[in-house]
Amino acid sequence: MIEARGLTKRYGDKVAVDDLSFTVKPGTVTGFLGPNGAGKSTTMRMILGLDRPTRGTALVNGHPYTHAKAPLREVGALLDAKDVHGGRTARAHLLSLCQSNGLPRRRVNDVLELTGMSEVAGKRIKGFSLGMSQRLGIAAAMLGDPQILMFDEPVNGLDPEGILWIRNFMQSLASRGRTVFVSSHLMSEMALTAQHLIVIGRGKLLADMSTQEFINQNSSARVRVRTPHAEALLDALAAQGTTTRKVDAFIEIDGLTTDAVGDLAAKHNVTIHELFAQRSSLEEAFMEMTRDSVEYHATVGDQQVPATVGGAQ
Ligand SMILES: Nc1ncnc2c1ncn2[C@@H]1O[C@H](COP(=O)(O)OP(=O)(O)OP(=O)(O)O)[C@@H](O)[C@H]1O
Repeated sequence: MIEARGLTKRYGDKVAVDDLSFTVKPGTVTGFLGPNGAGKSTTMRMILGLDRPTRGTALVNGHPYTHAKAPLREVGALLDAKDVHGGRTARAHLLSLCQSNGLPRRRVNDVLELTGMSEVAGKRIKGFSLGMSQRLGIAAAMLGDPQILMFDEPVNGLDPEGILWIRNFMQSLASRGRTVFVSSHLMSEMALTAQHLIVIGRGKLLADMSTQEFINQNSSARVRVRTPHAEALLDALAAQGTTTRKVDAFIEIDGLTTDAVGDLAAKHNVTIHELFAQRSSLEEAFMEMTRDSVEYHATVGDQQVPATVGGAQ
């Protein structure tokens, strides 16, 4: 279990992480979401004792990670996959980690196999693709067979096969009771991977709830209807003050259920050809929630759009 209590980090005038409190529990993949610059990496670094909090505490299994007797057995972390000695082979890199952390050498073969890296174990790291480097980083994180895994943006820049592999890997770890904490700014990816979300913007906690609750709470319910009697239905909706808009062949209606729209149509003898509820995606819910906390905005035409969530698919 990971616990942040009032975690705060200032860099001069800049508050990178602002009074964050949350708990990451075992048995699920917890997504740590926020636009670029929201404070995800800084938070993860503080949990790992690589940055000192200005205020507050971060606990791993009830104590600061810096107090861990066997750190790699407690937490495995992938922060920056390219931050390794490129001249070494994958096997040599993992062996040196084993030696410096007092882990048995047999773990090297175990994690190479686990991450599908056995065939390239003798190759130098500098020739690795980003996907291979990510796998090696994950292999290193798994060396101590830890109960807690932390991955900072593990799917950034990966091809679909690599993304799928990491997603399945994290889910299988969680299903075997491990704590998996993974940061990302890719909403659609987190919707497929994480059961729980911790969302931050400008260092502040915006949401801490299940992925489904997040979508339910942050996406507005809309109903779409297709009818050959559009004018009659629009009049009936306008008469009760309902907001509507035309979207292609549909009328889109805010704030009513499909039942209410169906009943209203029946009352006015309006034939319905299609009627369905539409919820916005996790992507839209995230954009809505973090709209005011995105650091940098790009301009498209005369509209401001968040520049930092453009990578989301
Ligand atoms: N060493 C530092 N000195 C000064 N400012 C910093 C430092 N490290 C981070 N920051 C600032 O703190 C804020 C949070 O950065 P952080 O890297 O934690 O965000 P992030 O959510 O991980 O973003 P990204 O998705 O871009 O990695 C940013 O405004 C960043 O510029």
